[in-house]
Amino acid sequence: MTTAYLSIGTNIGEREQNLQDAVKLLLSHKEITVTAISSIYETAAVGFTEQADFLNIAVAVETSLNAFELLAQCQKIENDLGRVREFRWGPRIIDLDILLYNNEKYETENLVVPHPRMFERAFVLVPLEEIMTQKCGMLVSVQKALLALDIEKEGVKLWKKIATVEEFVPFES
Ligand SMILES: Nc1ncnc2c1ncn2[C@@H]1O[C@H](COP(=O)(O)OP(=O)(O)OP(=O)(O)O)[C@@H](O)[C@H]1O
Ligand SMILES: Nc1nc2c(c(=O)[nH]1)N=C(CO)CN2
Repeated sequence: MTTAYLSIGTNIGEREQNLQDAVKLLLSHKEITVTAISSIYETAAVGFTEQADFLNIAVAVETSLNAFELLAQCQKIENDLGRVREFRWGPRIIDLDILLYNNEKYETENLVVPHPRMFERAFVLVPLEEIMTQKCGMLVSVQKALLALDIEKEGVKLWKKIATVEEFVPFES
């Protein structure tokens, strides 16, 4: 089973309804469970800015679909909801992007994960941080606290990299 994080956006028509319809279609798939959902954020359009404001959310899903099957399912939902592709970063009824798929990396023509632009987009990161806090709040709290500290000033430096317990304490037969 995999945990994946998706970003969903809309800026045409009944925007809240579009988000509900997309989540409903995710829920109705037998190999997808939605395990967390963010609040809805209204966001100014990024990229091509001469278009209506978006509503954006992030969701976490558990799925037995592989990353390419999950992408195909996201695209099917976009098509089912009547998305017409006009131009890059243009207005859309619905857009579903895969942000993260476990800790895996993909760099193919049709799929790049982590999503290549996610770390520069507040409309992605704000809802994503909300659901990551729901799922592993202490980790996010630790990372936020760490950002506020000056680690080197306190004299903490990496001395030896350890990847696994077995590497540090080898099993002796
Ligand atoms: N992680 C990903 N999630 C969704 N689509 C992806 C991903 N990586 C690559 N793609 C590809 O991107 C193509 C274009 O997708 P789309 O039209 O939704 O782009 P966009 O939303 O306008 O721009 P952006 O990719 O910057 O969000 C899709 O056909 C898909 O194959
Ligand atoms: N605010 C906002 N801007 C965007 C969005 C989006 O979902 N929200 N999606 C885009 C293409 O993926 C381009 N620009």
